[in-house]
Amino acid sequence: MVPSMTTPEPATFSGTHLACLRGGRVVFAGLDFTLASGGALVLLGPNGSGKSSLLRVMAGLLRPAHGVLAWNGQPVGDDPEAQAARTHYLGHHDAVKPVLSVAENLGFWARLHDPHMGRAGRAVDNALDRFGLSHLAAIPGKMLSAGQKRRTNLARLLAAPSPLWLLDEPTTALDKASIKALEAVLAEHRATGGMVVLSTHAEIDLPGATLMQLDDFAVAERFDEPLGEELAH
Ligand SMILES: Nc1ncnc2c1ncn2[C@@H]1O[C@H](COP(=O)(O)OP(=O)(O)OP(=O)(O)O)[C@@H](O)[C@H]1O
Repeated sequence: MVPSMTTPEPATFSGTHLACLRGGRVVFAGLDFTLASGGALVLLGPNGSGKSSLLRVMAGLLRPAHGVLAWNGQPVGDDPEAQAARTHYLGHHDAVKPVLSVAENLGFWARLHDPHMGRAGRAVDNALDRFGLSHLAAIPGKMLSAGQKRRTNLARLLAAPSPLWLLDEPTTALDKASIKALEAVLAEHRATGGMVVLSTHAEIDLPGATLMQLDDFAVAERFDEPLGEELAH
């Protein structure tokens, strides 16, 4: 099972009038979304349409040029630490430490989340099991295949649970069985009140998810302002 989460009450995560500038170019503008507990948002669109950029904005790694992100109606900028604590962001780059074993990698994340050794150990065992990694537990990160590395990275979601999962192309390098395992984990996360935002170019089964086409929010003009400046409106 997906370990219990830290959100006792139903929550909402929303973005209003979001715009993002990268390299002086408006990647998207006028973007709104609302996600409630149990909800899922799937970001679609061609290469360069801004899916990763939006996930990075949601994760607090990139400042929006315009607009507000809010958790339960409160701007997340008011308490960035709380937003970071409730968010799990998995980007393109696998954060697997090469000299640590798979179990040690997950143990590192689990103990950061919960220093209690017993609970952290159980969370690691569960994460290994759900992503079919138990037989690789003692293998160093540097000896993993691309798909095994990706599964180890995804297993962090269970080793150190949080309510909001932001996943950039999580199915990349996964075989069919691993995609099924991920779909099951996502469904359980949502069933226990979690939220998911993910980008994908592949089919993934997320019943009832809202689909967002990022190229619908493209803006044709080019701007010379530095990254992060407020857009004129
Ligand atoms: N570090 C960066 N500096 C400047 N511009 C960037 C940077 N990263 C991305 N961009 C630009 O931002 C735009 C959106 O890129 P982004 O990676 O968000 O798109 P994407 O939809 O996730 O693409 P893909 O499907 O290829 O992963 C692109 O035009 C890209 O060139």
